[in-house]
Amino acid sequence: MKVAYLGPEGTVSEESARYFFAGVDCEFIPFRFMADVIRATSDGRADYGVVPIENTIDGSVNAHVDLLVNAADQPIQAEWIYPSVQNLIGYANSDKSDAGLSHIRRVVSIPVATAQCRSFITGMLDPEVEFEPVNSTAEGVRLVKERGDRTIAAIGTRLAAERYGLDLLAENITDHDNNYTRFTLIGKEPLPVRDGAVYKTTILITLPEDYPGALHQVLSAFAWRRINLSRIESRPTKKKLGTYYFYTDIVMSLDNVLLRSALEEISAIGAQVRILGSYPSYGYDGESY
Ligand SMILES: O=C(O)C(=O)C[C@]1(C(=O)O)C=C[C@@H](O)C=C1
Repeated sequence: MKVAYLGPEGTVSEESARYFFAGVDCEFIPFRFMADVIRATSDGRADYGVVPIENTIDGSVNAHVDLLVNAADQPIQAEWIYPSVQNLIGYANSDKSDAGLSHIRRVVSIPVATAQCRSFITGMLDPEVEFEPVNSTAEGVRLVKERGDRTIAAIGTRLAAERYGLDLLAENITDHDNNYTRFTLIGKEPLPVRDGAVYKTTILITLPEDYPGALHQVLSAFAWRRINLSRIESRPTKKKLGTYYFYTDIVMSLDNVLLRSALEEISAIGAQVRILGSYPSYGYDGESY
């Protein structure tokens, strides 16, 4: 089984994919951009693609949600939670009289990871430190190694520090200990369902038109059936300013007639519904989903 993830080697996505597929015979294939992960999953170079979509500290990973919605043509087949443990990685200060981080002038990382470590950056690094955005945490670590510059550090995983042979300058630097990322897996085929799964269905709702109470009317179809929504997020349709779709996670399988009737009701009032997947969702080590 081939699993595409955002590379290069050592990203949180790789750690997370190896955790999810532990014990399964898989080939993990890194891609430079998330758009490539999605493309590879469409054109058969990979069976599954790993797409991180939400983080405890920074919220929705909008660029990835938009790709799921606009570029992916395979459904979501699973979801799981994985801790994003970030570290400051680079070359330790060779000046033994200064054990601190004062030699760091530039931080390279994917903005989502930088955003998870704001307190550490403002509290522990030079106020004038510069930021350089890259495509992934491991891409930052790889760049620090390639440049061989002691004044540059990356934010990334312990796995990346090991793979690229760099030092952990500071460990576990995220603003909150409980920093988790929600990963979705897209692909053609469903996977065997494991213990502890909660069924979810993700849909996109576009309102019929903008009138008072339109969203309320849509939501009431779920409310009176006591169907639980665990996430609802508005994103621009990108077609016209001020028009949105609602990315909605429902804690119920699409096989459930209750959910089917709610979707029929929503369609009957003119809203458009697109189903992105109905899949098992797993917490991390028995934690909440
Ligand atoms: O850059 C990585 O290591 C990734 O796997 C991507 C990603 C993301 O874009 O959400 C995944 C989880 C991390 O919290 C930060 C970055």
